[in-house]
Amino acid sequence: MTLAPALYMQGSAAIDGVPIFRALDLHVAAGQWTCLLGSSGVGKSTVLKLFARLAEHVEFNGEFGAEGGDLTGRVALMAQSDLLLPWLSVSENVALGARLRGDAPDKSKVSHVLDRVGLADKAARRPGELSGGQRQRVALARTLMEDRPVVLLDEPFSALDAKNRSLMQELTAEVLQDRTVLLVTHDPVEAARLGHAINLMTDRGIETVTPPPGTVPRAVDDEIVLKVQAALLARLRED
Ligand SMILES: Nc1ncnc2c1ncn2[C@@H]1O[C@H](COP(=O)(O)OP(=O)(O)OP(=O)(O)O)[C@@H](O)[C@H]1O
Repeated sequence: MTLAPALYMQGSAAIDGVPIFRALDLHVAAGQWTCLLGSSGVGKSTVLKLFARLAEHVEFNGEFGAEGGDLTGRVALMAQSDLLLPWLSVSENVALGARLRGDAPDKSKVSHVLDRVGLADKAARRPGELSGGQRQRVALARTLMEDRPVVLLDEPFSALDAKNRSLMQELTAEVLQDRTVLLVTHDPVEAARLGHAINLMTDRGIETVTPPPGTVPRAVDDEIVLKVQAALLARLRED
């Protein structure tokens, strides 16, 4: 893996002339987890799509990118919808990146990642035979397969039951250690557990919230984690 860069985005975005966000000034620290929270429709997914160069429909006025280099080929995006190909098996979906690049899939790595997300026994199934939470774990496995220095996660644990959500948060924090991760989430607990930095995106721009101290993932029942998540929830309710 190449060194994980810091990211920046300064500017405004619109679609068909309709403003999405104005005067955004976002910094994402190198090799850390930055959480992005905010009301529905404020433009969080648009930010991720811009960084992933998947926002041709968005008119962006400003600058964004990686500090000290180009982002091309260095980004993995886990989008809100799982984007699994229904005609491929679970393991083929997990290996899709290699397949699209014309590389031979690393079958043992696919098995290992599927095992880590608890789906080793579903490897031969088609996505249509899985539950919503299982599909989300396949999409997570596909993202973790890509050894990219920058990882953009759009509500990656939203469909998971409480147990799997907590397990997948821990797994993802472990696998993506030292990567530059931008995590969009609606869950204040998740932000308090995983964020080295916590940003709220509002109509006024980015507001930062001090995260709890300590390494991530933090314990859910840690007193300061509980306090920060309560403060975050109160802050989100003001918007
Ligand atoms: N393809 C599109 N065409 C027109 N408008 C769009 C399109 N995609 C998104 N939008 C609009 O852009 C705005 C920002 O959308 P975006 O998905 O970035 O918000 P979000 O903060 O991620 O929301 P959520 O939390 O609900 O996922 C919304 O008002 C949405 O309706």
